[in-house]
Amino acid sequence: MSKVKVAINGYGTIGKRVADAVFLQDDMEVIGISKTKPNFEARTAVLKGFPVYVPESSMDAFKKAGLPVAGTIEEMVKKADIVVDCTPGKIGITNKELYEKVGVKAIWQGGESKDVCSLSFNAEANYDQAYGADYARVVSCNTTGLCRAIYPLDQKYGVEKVRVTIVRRAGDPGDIKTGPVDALVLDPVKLPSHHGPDVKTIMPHINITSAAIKAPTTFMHLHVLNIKLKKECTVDDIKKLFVSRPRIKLISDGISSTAEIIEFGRDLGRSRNDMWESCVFKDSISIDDGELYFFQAIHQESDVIPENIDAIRAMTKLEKDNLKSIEKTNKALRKIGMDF
Ligand SMILES: NC(=O)C1=CN([C@@H]2O[C@H](COP(=O)(O)OP(=O)(O)OC[C@H]3O[C@@H](n4cnc5c(N)ncnc54)[C@H](OP(=O)(O)O)[C@@H]3O)[C@@H](O)[C@H]2O)C=CC1
Ligand SMILES: O=C(OP(=O)(O)O)[C@H](O)COP(=O)(O)O
Repeated sequence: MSKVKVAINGYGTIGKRVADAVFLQDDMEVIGISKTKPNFEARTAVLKGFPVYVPESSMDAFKKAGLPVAGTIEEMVKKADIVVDCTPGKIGITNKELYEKVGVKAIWQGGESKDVCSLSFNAEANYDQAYGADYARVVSCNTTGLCRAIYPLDQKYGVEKVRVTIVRRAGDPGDIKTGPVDALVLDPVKLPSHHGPDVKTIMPHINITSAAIKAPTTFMHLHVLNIKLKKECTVDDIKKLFVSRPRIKLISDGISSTAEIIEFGRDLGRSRNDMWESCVFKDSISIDDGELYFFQAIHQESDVIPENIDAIRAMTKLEKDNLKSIEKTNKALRKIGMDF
């Protein structure tokens, strides 16, 4: 069977990881990536052997930098079965006209408004809806982490309401422009943050409210969750449920911070210290007055990567069963770092 041809439009934090993850799968291939600036990331793409496509206006700059260009972004899009748009938030929607004109399937990221297309995606919660779809949006990193926890809880015990406070990392480690460096910023001041409404784009029946604060850290986001379930259960039941999920890991062994999780990722030999699983602090799981509480850490740079791979599989009809796709993706990712 021929491999699905994937183009990655935008090769930054998310795009470069999606490219590497597609490269690891045996049923899809990277036919090109796009960059606008001839910087170190463009150089790495060339060194990795990915054909680099650029806007017409960037051709000269790439030539001057001695970076080979395979063609324009439009030419790349025309060669693809599906485009994963990893351009910065709010830029992705401006590419929709091109995708429509060419007639190519497209996946956007969580920085785009939910209105970029009619389908928001999470591999565990609504893979079936994406089967054969032309367009989808993989929800943001925090929303993905919330869906992974809420979906199984809702399936098993029924969720009456979710209240979550999110401590957001201010910027990614390679981001030299974003702050704050010494403040906690209400993000936004007026509740809810976008995360609760975004969860509802996938599970409309969930009663959820979210608040978010930006903190001067780069490693991970941290969620403080409080969930009222419809059926009674014990702390051990929740631990067993989370252990059974393919993209949740219980974190223990003395770890009590996001910094130590990232150090653990380094020790595991994970590519770029990526922790693509939701990291639930095992000993934080508690039940008080009939309500569930726990902390989870979300590695913003990597948790949406496997979701993009599963979205490609669903939309191009490579696999009908979401659990089979999830397992295939997870297995391929284990080639770039130990499981635990
Ligand atoms: N970073 C994160 O933690 C997460 C991000 N997301 C979402 O993923 C999306 C991408 O974010 P992220 O990877 O962080 O962004 P980055 O800024 O790291 O990367 C964006 C990439 O897009 C390229 N680019 C910029 N403008 C254009 C354009 N007009 N056409 C084509 N390419 C362009 C940039 O190339 P160049 O530098 O050459 O201009 C760069 O390679 C956003 O929607 C974001 O909200 C989702 C989850 C987590
Ligand atoms: O998807 C993310 O966060 P979000 O789930 O809070 O929107 C990423 O961390 C990107 O966030 P940014 O908009 O601060 O770059």
